[in-house]
Amino acid sequence: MSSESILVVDGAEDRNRSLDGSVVDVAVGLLVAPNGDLLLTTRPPGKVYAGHWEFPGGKLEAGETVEEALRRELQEEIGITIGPALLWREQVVDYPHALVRLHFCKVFEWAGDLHMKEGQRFSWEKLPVQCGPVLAGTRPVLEWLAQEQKLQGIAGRRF
Ligand SMILES: Nc1nc2c([nH]c(=O)n2[C@@H]2O[C@H](COP(=O)(O)OP(=O)(O)OP(=O)(O)O)[C@@H](O)[C@H]2O)c(=O)[nH]1
Repeated sequence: MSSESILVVDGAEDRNRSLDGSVVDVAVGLLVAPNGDLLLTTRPPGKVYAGHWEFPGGKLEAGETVEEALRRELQEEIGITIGPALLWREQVVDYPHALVRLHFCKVFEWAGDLHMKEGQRFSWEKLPVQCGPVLAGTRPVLEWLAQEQKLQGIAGRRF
């Protein structure tokens, strides 16, 4: 029995999938610019939820670590080579099309210019983000980031 919380999306309440079954691991990159802006991209045409905004990333291939998968995916999809990927939070999401475990990693360093290789759109965003619609599985991480910013603001304030 797992204690992981599962975010159920799009009328999936009665699916009652088990985490012991096939959960698809997904590496997701939170690219943080020096001014704190975050990179969001749209899901490419032809993919499920095409046009929805998300953080760039993709599924792990056999034998890959989260960091390796993220480095490969971001090279393939947006043309950059990332430095260290710092695992930050995880979230399991139960979609009609799949049960996924999202591994959200913060990335502060990368090389190369952004090049959307799959026809995506991209935007550097401050919180709260102005782009939309945002993919359901991406919304919780935006909340966590906002909470973190708020706490950092409080901690940094002088009384
Ligand atoms: N990249 C990414 N995927 C997310 C996010 N949030 C979220 O729920 N997902 C889900 O994670 C899964 C990622 O799969 P994908 O189809 O993008 O992965 P991929 O690039 O390896 O695709 P492929 O099937 O063409 O090989 C999708 O089910 C997507 O809905 C997010 O912020 N970024």
